[in-house]
Amino acid sequence: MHFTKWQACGNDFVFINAAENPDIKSISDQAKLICDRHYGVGADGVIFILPSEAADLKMRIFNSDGSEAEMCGNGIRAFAKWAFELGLVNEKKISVETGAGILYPELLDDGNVRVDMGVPHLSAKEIPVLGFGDGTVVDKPLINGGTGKHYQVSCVSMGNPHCVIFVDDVNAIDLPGEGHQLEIDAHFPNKTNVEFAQKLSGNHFRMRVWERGTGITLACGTGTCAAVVAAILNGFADKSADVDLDGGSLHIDWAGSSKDHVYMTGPAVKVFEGDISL
Ligand SMILES: N[C@@H](CCC[C@H](N)C(=O)O)C(=O)O
Repeated sequence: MHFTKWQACGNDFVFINAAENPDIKSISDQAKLICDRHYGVGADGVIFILPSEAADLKMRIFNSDGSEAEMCGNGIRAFAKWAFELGLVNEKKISVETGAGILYPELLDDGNVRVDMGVPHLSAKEIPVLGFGDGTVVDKPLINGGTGKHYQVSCVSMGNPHCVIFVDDVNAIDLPGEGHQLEIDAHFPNKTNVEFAQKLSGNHFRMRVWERGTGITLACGTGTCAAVVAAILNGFADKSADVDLDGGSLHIDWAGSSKDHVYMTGPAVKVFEGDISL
C-alpha cells in the first residue's frame, strides 16, 4: 500500500489515497500496526482521502488504536495541502465531507491553512456528556470516577468530544494518568479528548492534550478550537487566541455565539512517502 506521511504541529498522520488503493475499504484493523512507532510507519492516526458526493472530497480518520473519529483539525489542514498537491482539487478553498459535516479548508499564500471548522456544539446532549442536564457544560465540577480527582470542566464538541480543564501550570499535570482516566470516565459515553490549558497572557494560551484513541500527541486541532471556545465562554479570552502546543502553535478565531463558526489557522508539512505491506 502506498502512503504519504504528513505532520501538522507534530500531530502526524499516514495518508492513504483511496484512488491509489481501491481494494482498501477501511483501515480500522490495520491502523494500530501502521501507527506503531516500532513495528509500523509510526503515526498518531491514519487518514483516508475518498471521493464524495456532497463535497469536493471526503476524509476519514482512524486513531492509532483503530477507532474511527468524526474529525481531525490538524489532519484536515494536511488533507487540503495534499489534495491540492496531488491535483485532486484545483481551487485553494475546498469543501471536505467529514464525520463532523462539510468543512472548508483554504490554502493561504504563506503556506498555512485556514479552516472553517463550523460551529461548536455546546449542549451536553450534543457533546455528549452525562450528568449535567441538557444545557452547556462551562466551568462545572466533575469528579473523575477512576481517580477521585476533582476538576472544573468545560465541554465542547467540534464534531468530536472535548473536555477542557484550565490549570495554573500545564507542565505539572500527570497527562498519561489523568488524561486516560478522564478519556474513559463514565460522564463521557463516547469517551473524550482531554485538554489541559493554561492562560499565559491576554489571548495567549499553552495547552497539552490527551487524545481519545491515541493518547498524548504534540497537538490537536479540534482540541485547540475547543479550548479557545471554552476560554471565551469562561471569559478568559475574547474572539481570538494563539495557543502554544508541544509541537507548534495554532491561531483560533471565534466570535462567541453558538451560531458563529470557529476558524483555525496553522501549518501542515509533508514528511515522506513510502510503501507498506499489510
Ligand atoms: N488530532 C486530531 C483529532 C483526532 C481524533 C481524536 N483523537 C478523536 O478521537 O476525536 C485533531 O487535530 O483534531
